[in-house]
Amino acid sequence: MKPEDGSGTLALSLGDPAGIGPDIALMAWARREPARLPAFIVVGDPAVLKSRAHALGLDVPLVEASPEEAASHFAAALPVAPVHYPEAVSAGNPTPANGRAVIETISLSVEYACEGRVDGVVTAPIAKSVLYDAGFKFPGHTEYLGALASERAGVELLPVMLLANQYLRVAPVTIHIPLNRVPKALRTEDIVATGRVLADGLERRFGIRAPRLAVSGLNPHAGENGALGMEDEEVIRPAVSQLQAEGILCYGPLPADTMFHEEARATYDAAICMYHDQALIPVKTLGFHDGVNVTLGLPFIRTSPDHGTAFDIAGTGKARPDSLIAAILMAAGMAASEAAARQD
Ligand SMILES: NC(=O)C1=CN([C@@H]2O[C@H](COP(=O)(O)OP(=O)(O)OC[C@H]3O[C@@H](n4cnc5c(N)ncnc54)[C@H](O)[C@@H]3O)[C@@H](O)[C@H]2O)C=CC1
Ligand SMILES: NCC(=O)COP(=O)(O)O
Repeated sequence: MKPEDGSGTLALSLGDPAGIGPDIALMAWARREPARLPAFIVVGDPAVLKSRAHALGLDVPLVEASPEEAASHFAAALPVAPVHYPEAVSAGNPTPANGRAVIETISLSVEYACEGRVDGVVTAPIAKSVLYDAGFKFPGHTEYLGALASERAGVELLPVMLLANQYLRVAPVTIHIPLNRVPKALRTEDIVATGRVLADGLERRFGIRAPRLAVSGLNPHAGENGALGMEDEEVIRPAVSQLQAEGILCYGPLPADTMFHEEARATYDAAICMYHDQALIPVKTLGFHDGVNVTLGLPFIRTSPDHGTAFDIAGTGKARPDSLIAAILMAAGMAASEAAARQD
């Protein structure tokens, strides 16, 4: 099988095993028929899945499999590519002792994707601070996946975070940094680079021809002509001009407080925002349970639910698998549209 033929299977890294990753992976498999899910293979520890299924009262047969075997098992059992955790897993109580194994589930999933053994990677949530305590050097998945992809490609790639649901798509320029570092970290060239990756990704992965981008300001009222801050005029406006000069449909800087209401959203396909919460608050408020986190700019497909590890409800049955299901369906849709584009 050639990679361009597509494998029909996605890899699902299990995330922090003490979080809701195991719960929603099991629940998604249980809903595979009504949700019309493509085959996926969980990359994680089958022992954790087994004990979580027991805790949740779910009857989910597991089968250890290779990515190539996963699709043929999927109707009858949840395929698992085993990565074992050294420390016992207790729902709601994460430990850095399992950090290396958690990271391995991500890197192995990426390896499968880069080798064409799966059509894309879906990641269940990790707890950043737990992984930092385990020596993880990246702020989150997005930056780690960017580093893995850059290493394989031999060139520096820019991973762009995009949160998407039926209401809104938003991409933050700065991602996992403290708020007080944002103004200094914002650079015209990074906004331009984000805009290029976003426009390309919307075309290639979402099938949107000539996407329209709206760019937020940073300060109240986009700086009020400089009276409320200079970044909007000195850093953001030149980026918008540069993107326009490159033929990308783009406008801004816009006051962030008035660019997310319904009529405003109808005027663009995606918004570029200056920092994490400016982007993520509107999209999660409009549709928390169907939001998907996508990384653009990578040579492989990656999606994720928009929520985190939810340690407060892990193992209780309260977690909803909707966002994970949306992430699986979105990854499969992207793989199908890439395959169709290759045949054109
Ligand atoms: N893609 C990823 O790996 C992400 C990881 N995180 C990590 O997750 C950890 C916890 O972050 P929080 O800010 O507490 O956000 P969170 O999304 O884990 O939880 C926020 C609230 O939403 C609820 N919730 C989350 N997912 C739910 C679901 N599927 N069904 C029902 N209720 C749900 C939780 O119970 C909690 O009350 C952090 O360490 C953060 O780094 C956060 C976002 C994404
Ligand atoms: N709030 C979004 C988030 O933290 C997800 O980040 P990543 O782990 O996908 O980079």
